[in-house]
Amino acid sequence: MLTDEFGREVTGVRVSLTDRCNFDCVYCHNEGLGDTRGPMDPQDDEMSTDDVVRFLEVAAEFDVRAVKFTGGEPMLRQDLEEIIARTPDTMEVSLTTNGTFLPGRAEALVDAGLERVNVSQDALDREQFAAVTQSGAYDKVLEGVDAALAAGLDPVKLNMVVFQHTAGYVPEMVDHVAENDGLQLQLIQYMPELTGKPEWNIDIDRVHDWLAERADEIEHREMHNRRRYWVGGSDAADGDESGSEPDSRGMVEIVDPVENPTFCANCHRVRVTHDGYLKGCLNRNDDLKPMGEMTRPEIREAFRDVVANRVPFYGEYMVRNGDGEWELNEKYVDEYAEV
Ligand SMILES: Nc1nc2c(ncn2[C@@H]2O[C@H](COP(=O)(O)OP(=O)(O)OP(=O)(O)O)[C@@H](O)[C@H]2O)c(=O)[nH]1
Ligand SMILES: C[S@@+](CC[C@H](N)C(=O)[O-])C[C@H]1O[C@@H](n2cnc3c(N)ncnc32)[C@H](O)[C@@H]1O
Ligand code: SF4
Ligand code: SF4
Repeated sequence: MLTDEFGREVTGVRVSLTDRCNFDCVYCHNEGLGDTRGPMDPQDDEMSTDDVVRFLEVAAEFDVRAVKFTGGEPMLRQDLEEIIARTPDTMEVSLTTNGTFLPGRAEALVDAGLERVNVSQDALDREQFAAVTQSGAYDKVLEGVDAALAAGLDPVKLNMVVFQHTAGYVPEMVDHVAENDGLQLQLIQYMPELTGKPEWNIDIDRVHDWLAERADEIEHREMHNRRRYWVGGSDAADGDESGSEPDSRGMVEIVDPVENPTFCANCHRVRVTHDGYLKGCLNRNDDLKPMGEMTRPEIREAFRDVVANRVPFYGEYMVRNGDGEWELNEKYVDEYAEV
């Protein structure tokens, strides 16, 4: 297993299979790569099936135990089932999707070896959903969640980005997962670093506090030191036994990477862009390494290099100055200037 200079073992890879998408979410960071808008057809710059599999086989040699497929919208790749089937057996395979293509394909993905899925669902309300995703696919997404559950994927995590447009809908989403078996909720702090619009930020600590009051159990996940809250439905919390089952509970995880050195200190993943660049950190584009036509030994070397150059973004790459503001650590200024 490879470990970076900051003692962070690399146990997972996050592979973006395309930067195309059928949605146009107002907040989208596209895994650090900018715009998802553009043609929907397969593009020449995307890694081929063989490229993806070759990279995963090399990563497995370094004891990488998990792969997350993402995008853009990874289900626009018609070879996703083949990629999953050819992923080394030693890796846990998970997928993050907007859910629209799960109906009709969820079962084949499971047959191929998919073990977990996260489906982005920012609201339980058709109009609000349309406003955030700029798509009319609300019903398809709900169908997609059902298809994933029916195919045996358990839990299905719903991803909700918490920002000004959605913050008011958090309580009903929490009830939704508490009252529906098989669902979990991941509340993702809105990340303005790559999208601009800091005015959309909300105070994620208030969400933590609210959940801490409601939860009957709180866990810490090793990855990113994320907190997980186990909560009952609101009827159960009010002592109203006429509603949900008293013992019906749901898990709510908070992903709060923004200005959070603890999150970065517990970051164990390397990324790959849709066009085959290794990338050490979501928030940086100055450490990209192209794999292009590389042979296996060259990919091994590039992977070692990227791990060796990984730097926790908050707390090391960015540090607080005397006024408490985050600024680029002088150590990395030259490197940054070369981009
Ligand atoms: N800054 C930062 N944000 C992350 C990181 N990992 C996840 N996120 C944020 O969380 C979003 C959702 O992540 P998912 O694709 O659902 O996967 P995950 O939650 O990381 O993984 P699992 O919970 O294991 O399924 C990402 O698109 C980011 O916005 C990370 O390493 N750094
Ligand atoms: C870039 S999307 C790619 C996968 C798929 N298209 C989807 O939406 O699930 C991966 C995750 O990033 C989240 N995300 C996108 N932009 C974000 C931002 N600015 N802040 C926080 N999370 C964001 C999305 O909500 C989604 O859960
Ligand atoms: S569905 Fe995913 S990739 Fe597409 S715009 Fe929304 S967040 Fe971005
Ligand atoms: S170092 Fe921090 S910002 Fe960069 S990918 Fe890891 S958790 Fe995200």
